[in-house]
Amino acid sequence: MVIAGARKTFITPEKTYVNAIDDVSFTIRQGEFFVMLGPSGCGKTTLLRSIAGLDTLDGGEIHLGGLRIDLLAPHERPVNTVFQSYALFPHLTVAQNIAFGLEMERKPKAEIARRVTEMLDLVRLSEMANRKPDQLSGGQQQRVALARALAKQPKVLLLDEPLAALDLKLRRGMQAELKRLQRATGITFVFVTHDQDEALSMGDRVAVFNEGRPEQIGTPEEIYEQPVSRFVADFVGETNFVVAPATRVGAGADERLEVLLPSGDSVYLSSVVPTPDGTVTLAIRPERLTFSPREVHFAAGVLAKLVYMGTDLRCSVELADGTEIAIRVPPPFDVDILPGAEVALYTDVTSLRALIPETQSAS
Ligand SMILES: Nc1ncnc2c1ncn2[C@@H]1O[C@H](COP(=O)(O)OP(=O)(O)OP(=O)(O)O)[C@@H](O)[C@H]1O
Repeated sequence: MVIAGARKTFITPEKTYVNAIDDVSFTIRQGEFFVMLGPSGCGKTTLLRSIAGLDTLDGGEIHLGGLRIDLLAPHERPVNTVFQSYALFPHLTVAQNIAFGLEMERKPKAEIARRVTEMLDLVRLSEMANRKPDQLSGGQQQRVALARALAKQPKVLLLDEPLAALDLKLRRGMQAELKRLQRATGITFVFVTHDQDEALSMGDRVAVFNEGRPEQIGTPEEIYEQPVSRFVADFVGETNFVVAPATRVGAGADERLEVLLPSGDSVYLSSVVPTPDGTVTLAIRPERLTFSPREVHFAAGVLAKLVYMGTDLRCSVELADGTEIAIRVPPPFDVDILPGAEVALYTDVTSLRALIPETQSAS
């Protein structure tokens, strides 16, 4: 699916304009599990609704399999949507709910029966075909909604926070179930969520949205390991940010950025343009810092906090200028580390990322 120059502006009741989708262009590959991730209000639902035809774009085009779909009526588009509210018909059985869309399309009876059986099998609800929705758990109802949407064999399945109403354990189970369904059917899934764990664990690729446009699109690993901006680094996982003096050195292919760390040591990072005031924002993940000597001496400070979390120790180190740096230490834990101790923090040069302040968004 190709989204080209999509725009949508809303006028709020307060008579201000909101660019819900702000000149957005990207491609969703056929058969991929594509996640649109972002904080509340960043435009991901509006884009999903525009693909479904529930909202109309002000500008731009959406193409799917060579067909321009943004001008078609919602029911003419080869897509289907699953919402957070399952919207099942309470008076119909599971099987009847799944059959409903096919009956509306006046498919032959034998084909409907065959497809319903297939779908019940796919979502593992064959035993419950004759139950009504209120005789099912939340997770089972969501599976019926999925079966109903998939029964019509859409080219793309749009999912708008479909797991938000489920409790954490059920949610984890349904995440695996959705991945399985996507692989089994080969249908393109476009999944909207504001939950970064869900996005990283499910997406083949993730688009991180900020203020009406995707700020980065990449595999979960690219998004986590190579965030392009402060917004992405901050929204996806925990990150320490340190403003550090930086100068460009070398020329051409050898051009590097020499960055002065809080420890007083310098590191050379791949070339980015420092700000006019000669600084960059350094980003480093808490789990990439250690108390034991490594390639780079990052900083020295006083251990301010130490919280035992079972799988790791969450520590906070206060630098001389008052900056707090978060660190996660995996087991086995060093019992000699106590709050108040002077500590040195180490890392590897590949764990440091210099972000250009121009691409930083207000967060
Ligand atoms: N019908 C509308 N009228 C006015 N403003 C709207 C309307 N629908 C959405 N908006 C605004 O457009 C922006 C994007 O909204 P959208 O629902 O797409 O965001 P979202 O990222 O999906 O957020 P959420 O996760 O909270 O649903 C928001 O600022 C929202 O307030």
